[in-house]
Amino acid sequence: MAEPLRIALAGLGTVGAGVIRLIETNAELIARRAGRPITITAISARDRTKKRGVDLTPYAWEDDMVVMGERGDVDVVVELVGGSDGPALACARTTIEAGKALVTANKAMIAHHGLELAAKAEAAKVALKFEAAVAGGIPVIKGLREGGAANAFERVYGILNGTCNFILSQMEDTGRDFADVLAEAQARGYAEADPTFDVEGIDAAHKLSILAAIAFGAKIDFNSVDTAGISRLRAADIAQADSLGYVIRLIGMAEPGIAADGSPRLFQRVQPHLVPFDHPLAHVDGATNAVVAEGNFSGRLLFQGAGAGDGPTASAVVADLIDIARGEIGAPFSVPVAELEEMPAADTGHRTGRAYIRFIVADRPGVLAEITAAMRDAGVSIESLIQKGRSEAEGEVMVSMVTHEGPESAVSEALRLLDGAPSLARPPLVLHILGD
Ligand SMILES: NC(=O)C1=CN([C@@H]2O[C@H](COP(=O)(O)OP(=O)(O)OC[C@H]3O[C@@H](n4cnc5c(N)ncnc54)[C@H](O)[C@@H]3O)[C@@H](O)[C@H]2O)C=CC1
Ligand SMILES: N[C@@H](CC=O)C(=O)O
Ligand code: NA
Repeated sequence: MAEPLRIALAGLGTVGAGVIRLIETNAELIARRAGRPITITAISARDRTKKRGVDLTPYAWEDDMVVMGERGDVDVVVELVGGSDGPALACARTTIEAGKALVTANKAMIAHHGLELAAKAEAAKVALKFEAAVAGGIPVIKGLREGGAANAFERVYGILNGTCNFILSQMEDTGRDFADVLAEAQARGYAEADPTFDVEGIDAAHKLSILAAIAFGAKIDFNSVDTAGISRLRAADIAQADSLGYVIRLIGMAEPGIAADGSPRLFQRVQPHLVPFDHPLAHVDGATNAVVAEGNFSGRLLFQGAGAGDGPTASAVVADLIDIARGEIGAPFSVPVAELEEMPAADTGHRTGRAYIRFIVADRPGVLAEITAAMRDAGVSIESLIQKGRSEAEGEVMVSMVTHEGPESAVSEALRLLDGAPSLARPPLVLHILGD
């Protein structure tokens, strides 16, 4: 058998320990499929003494992960530290500059610095792979780059954050409290080191921007993702959605478009959506992720599987290593960085759809009239309007409505008209309803 592919692991947390377990458990099968063994040479993390449930004694310890790529006995560095900058980025840069391949699960780093790293990797003719960075164990990057490679993609959307999906589906099924379920997601190793990245939609936005670059041949533009998370949702929204025939899911969606002057545009949004019970994404529960990609010849492709956790994420990392062992380099974003298109953010004014709007209002006469007048003046047509009993704080009630299909700009205008209205106890919440 050929010489082993020698790897160094930077980061030995949930994913790092999972990669060691997987490489040790499936060593023979991996060697057969890769054409050569994959062996771990060196490891590095913050704390050498921490118990990780895996035996680290066979591997050389490096205090400084940044130099691992420069070791003569390392062919590939696997970066599993996290963080868009700091040691992860320094390690990635040094590795590629040393002419070694890099595998990473770090979506924050790829969303912010992926183009720079990919350009460096292309120049050095080394692989840069990040299957684990998007939707964990689901081979969605491979799915788009390889299986779907012949298609022009018209839309890509889905559930891209396991922590949020776990929280929403647990709250929906068991009525458990947000903070309690988040703590469980952290204990299970789903959440980011700073879970704000999960619950505020930032992690999903990182992943969406990477996916959009691959699907549409666009330069990554994380800053243009219109991002909202799940922290403003209340248990009452989930119950209300349920009574209307929907679940709430954090959805990331990207669509290419054309501006009036004919130049390309990209729409990217991460927001909680109402998903109809009969939509496939409504049945995606727990830390599962799902991505729908609409190809012009393939039609709708649905990729579904575990989006977080040690085993699934390790599976994606090691799949990348197997590709490298087989000699596959490829352009990290499917096409060379120099050929990725600049696609500025699309103007969302023309988008249409249905929406759920929730108000917390003062419990006094005339409030509903004020809200409906703003809807009328802005041209929003109301399909249903529900006022809940007096379960809110003293003197406040929850009013929610579902709109008919119409321009998103009309809903924005209605909310602008209501801005500062004394009857609104808190800012309204708008959730788009996922269409077909
Ligand atoms: N946990 C999951 O389900 C998934 C995680 N990822 C990504 O994988 C990467 C690793 O995630 P986890 O294993 O969950 O994180 P973790 O927090 O469990 O592990 C991080 C590891 O990096 C080390 N580390 C952190 N900061 C360091 C520093 N400044 N210097 C030296 N070592 C440092 C820690 O000691 C630890 O060994 C992140 O980029 C994350 O976004 C991607 C997909 C799924
Ligand atoms: N924190 C992330 C981990 C995987 O990317 C998530 O919850 O999806
Ligand atoms: Na993946």
